[in-house]
Amino acid sequence: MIAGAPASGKGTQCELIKAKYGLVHISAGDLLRAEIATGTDNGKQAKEFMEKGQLVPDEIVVNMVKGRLLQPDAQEKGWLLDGYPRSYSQAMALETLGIRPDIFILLDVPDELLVERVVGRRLDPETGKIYHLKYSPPENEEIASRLTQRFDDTEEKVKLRLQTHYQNIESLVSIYEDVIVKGKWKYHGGRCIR
Ligand SMILES: Nc1ncnc2c1ncn2[C@@H]1O[C@H](COP(=O)(O)OP(=O)(O)O)[C@@H](O)[C@H]1O
Repeated sequence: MIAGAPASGKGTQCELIKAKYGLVHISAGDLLRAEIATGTDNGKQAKEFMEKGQLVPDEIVVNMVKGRLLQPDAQEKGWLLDGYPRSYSQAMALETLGIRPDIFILLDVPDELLVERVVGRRLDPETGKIYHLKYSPPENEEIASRLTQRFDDTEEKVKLRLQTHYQNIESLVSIYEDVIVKGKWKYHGGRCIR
């Protein structure tokens, strides 16, 4: 499992871990955005909470993630769960099924950097690649012209998302204390380096 504030680098680390260990990457946020994109009832309800930077209710999220975790590819190759659990009750839903991570990675990045990263973050809808206008700009004009921004990647909304994150993270740390690994980073030009 990997946890961290919005834009703490979960997506980037997940790509590296997935490539190295061949795990199935399951991102709760991506699953929710897929529900929104296909226009399901769950997606419509979820969007209201996501727009406020709040957690989507367990009724929607828990079964969605459980269902994905139990699919054959994740069972066979192992999984890397990103953005779930985000609360005590979500963690307990997995504990009651006997689902525990071998490792719980917690990324720790100062808030000032997070806000700057979120506000400059852009997505290439064609390739799925994430850019940052300042730290990782698009390679050419063609890509630059098609970049999109997540609807919740504004300064106002990231502050709410950060509050939600800090309210919940302590309870997760206590549940996974025995398997936690904290990223210790130095910061350089908006990026984390070892
Ligand atoms: N496990 C979860 N439980 C409830 N809501 C979630 C969960 N994961 C994601 N969300 C919702 O989706 C939004 C975006 O999540 P995510 O893509 O992981 O981005 P970030 O962590 O960068 O905010 C969150 O602000 C929240 O509203």
